[in-house]
Amino acid sequence: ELTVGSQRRAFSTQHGCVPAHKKKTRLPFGLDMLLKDQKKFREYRVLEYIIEFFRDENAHTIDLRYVGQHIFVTDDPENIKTVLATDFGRWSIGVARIKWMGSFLGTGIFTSEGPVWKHSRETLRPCFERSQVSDISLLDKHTTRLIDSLSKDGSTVDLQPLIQDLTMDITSDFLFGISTDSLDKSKDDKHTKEFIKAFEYIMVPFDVENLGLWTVVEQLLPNRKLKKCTKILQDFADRIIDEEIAARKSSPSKPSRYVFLHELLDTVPDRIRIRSELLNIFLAGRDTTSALLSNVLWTLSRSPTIQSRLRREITSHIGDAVLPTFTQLKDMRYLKAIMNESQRLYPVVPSNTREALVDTTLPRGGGPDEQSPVFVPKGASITYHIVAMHRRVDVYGEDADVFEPARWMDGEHGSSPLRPGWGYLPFSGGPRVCIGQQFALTEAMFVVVRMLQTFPVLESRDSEPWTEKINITASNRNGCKVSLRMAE
Ligand code: HEM
Repeated sequence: ELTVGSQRRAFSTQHGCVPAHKKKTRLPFGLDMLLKDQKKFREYRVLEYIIEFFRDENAHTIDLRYVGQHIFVTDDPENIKTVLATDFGRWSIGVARIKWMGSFLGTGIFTSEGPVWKHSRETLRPCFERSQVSDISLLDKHTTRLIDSLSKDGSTVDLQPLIQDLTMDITSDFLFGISTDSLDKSKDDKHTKEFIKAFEYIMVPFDVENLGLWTVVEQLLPNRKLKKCTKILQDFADRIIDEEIAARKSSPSKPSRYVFLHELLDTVPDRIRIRSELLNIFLAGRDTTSALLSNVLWTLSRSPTIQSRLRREITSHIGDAVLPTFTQLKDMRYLKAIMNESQRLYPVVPSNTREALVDTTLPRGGGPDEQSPVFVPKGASITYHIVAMHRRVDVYGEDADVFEPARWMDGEHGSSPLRPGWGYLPFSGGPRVCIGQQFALTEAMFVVVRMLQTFPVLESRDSEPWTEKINITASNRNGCKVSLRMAE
């Protein structure tokens, strides 16, 4: 009878697999790597370390044994494409995400896979259709509140926490039809405050600074505070859902404004499922968009040349005072290039993982030239580092480390147009590609345009380099400190 080992050898030979570059470790179980990682976490240099790691190893796919786990790390677009698209069904998002995140979000699009996920995705997709995510008046209402709350006398303002409030308010308004209104200081709703606090608490364990052994143990123990926060999130959503159901009974005509919850109520009969989906989307959509927006404004404040070119584009496409329309935003090529470039150098989701559900292969990484397939046993995982892939000089050129939006403008940079394909992946790809991409980009572009239209002066008040703060997303630890002035 064939052993697992001999079956695997046969499978591997049949697919022409050759071993990948192996990371040499000095201590057993890769403990030296664990210690180094911990050091980099403490220095806030994990992302830098990841980028250097591929350059130092001089390989794009590396076979690692790390504290009892078998992991392939890669920044190879072909391998990432295989995992996310070509061989989608062979890879899982991992039990940890499903179990742990599912425990407070419930089962929804972000915390499920297989037929349950597919059903979820099919139900939610129509709600994200383009025409429905371009509600400019919703964006305007909250952005105006942000702008009103800013000091305009040139003193230093940290935009980052305010942008976090903004995306919280916009996302809740879009999803629930009721906003958390955290930028409206005249409001003081107990439930909303509790919801915001609870949401922030559930994000804490994802913060790499808290990834010490104690937190790992803590996650396994019953956590009363987490339970309490989960209940607050659920109650908040339930209250809104119940109110909407009651409102429908008393007056069946639908309000004209687009609200995600209203659409879901038309198609999903199960109240708990609706709640879970809303919380799933909330988690996926709020911190990501605020990190992107904060990064873009940070960069603009530090690059007068890029900022003035963008100002010229705003003047010629929209005008200096008029509200931009969805179509105008879409046509702003330079603004889109800035968004692209921000996500290239500071991807909000810098790395991700998947687990092999079956014995399988990666198309590249085997042998010294890395051109042969690699065998991956069932249960092994792949960690793909978008952040390192976005710095590849063979894809982006020798100036890959430089912030240069013009590289995305055909004919302006380099001899041939940039077409990175799977080498550029800020919103992921394949069947689980980010469903809120259009929403996020419209929101971020709208806010940037309104900020520049309102403030002829936007200057940096921060001399530090971009420094990582990693939880589910990566943002700038130093915030976004700027000085703003309105026209005289
Ligand atoms: C700059 C902003 C954003 C970035 C960089 C981003 C990035 C991503 C990435 C990388 C994934 C794939 C995760 C994985 O497969 O493991 C994803 C999935 C997802 N995103 Fe976004 N996202 C952003 C904004 C949003 C917004 C605004 C929403 C909703 C309002 C949203 C909703 C989702 C959902 C529901 C998924 C799960 C899709 C699925 O698994 O089928 N995202 N996003």
